[in-house]
Amino acid sequence: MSFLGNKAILDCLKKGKVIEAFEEQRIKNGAYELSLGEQVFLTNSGSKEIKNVEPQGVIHIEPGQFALLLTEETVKIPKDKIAFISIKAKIKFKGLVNVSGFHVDPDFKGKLLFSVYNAGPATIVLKRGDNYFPMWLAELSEKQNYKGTHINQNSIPSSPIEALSQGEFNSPQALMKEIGQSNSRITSLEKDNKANNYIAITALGFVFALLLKLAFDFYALDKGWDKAIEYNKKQVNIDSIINQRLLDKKQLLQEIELLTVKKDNLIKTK
Ligand SMILES: Nc1ccn([C@H]2C[C@H](O)[C@@H](COP(=O)(O)OP(=O)(O)OP(=O)(O)O)O2)c(=O)n1
Repeated sequence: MSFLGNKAILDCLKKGKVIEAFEEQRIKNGAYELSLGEQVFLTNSGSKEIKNVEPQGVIHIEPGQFALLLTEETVKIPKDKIAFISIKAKIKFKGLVNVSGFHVDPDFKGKLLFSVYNAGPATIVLKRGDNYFPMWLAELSEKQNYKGTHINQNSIPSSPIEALSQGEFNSPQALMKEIGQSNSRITSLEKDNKANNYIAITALGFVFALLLKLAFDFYALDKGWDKAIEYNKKQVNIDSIINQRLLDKKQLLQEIELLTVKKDNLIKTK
């Protein structure tokens, strides 16, 4: 198998109508450079619809997003040739990854579809009509017919659109932003938690101090009560002694009074 050089590609394009209305200046370094066409599908567009790009219009592929890009040119690969397709390095260096396959079958007719992913850090801007997709042609040892599902592909098929519309594509930058926001939420929750812990520990300390004081007060009250009872007992004891003394004194006074009367009577009788 040999690849076609610039001159052989020109001959092939002229003879085999490989590309209708081809431009000779697009044959470079043994490849024909195909351009971005009218139809694109972007996962970051918000809608699930195919976007129609104006001539010279631009599209924006955001970081972390997929796009389906259809070529402007319709190719018709001869039965005795096979083609290989890629994306130019200057776009790849920005982070655009060619997800889709890289060969075009012999006898295939239609526009070519590129499924790409922006793995770079910035939005990639592409312009309709610009030459992004080199295509190499190689000889086959025999002729082949193409009977595959992509024959006469003139628009973006619905199946890859459905496949890419299953869920959200979050760019690494958007995810990093979300992680950053989550981290700051966690930090503020940790701060709140620390403050709550501090309040809880303070409250616990306060309750403990209160309980300790109550225990002391109760102990003191208990001791005071015992002392009061003791004091009262002593007081009662002293009172009863005093009462006894008073009774004794009263009895003595009565006896003195009786003796005085007796003495007076004795004096009178004398
Ligand atoms: N990036 C690409 C790769 C291929 N094709 C076209 C040209 C190929 O000849 C055709 C079929 O390619 P594959 O055999 O790789 O694809 P499938 O297996 O999906 O299809 P089928 O086998 O039905 O042809 O699709 C395309 O339009 N864009």
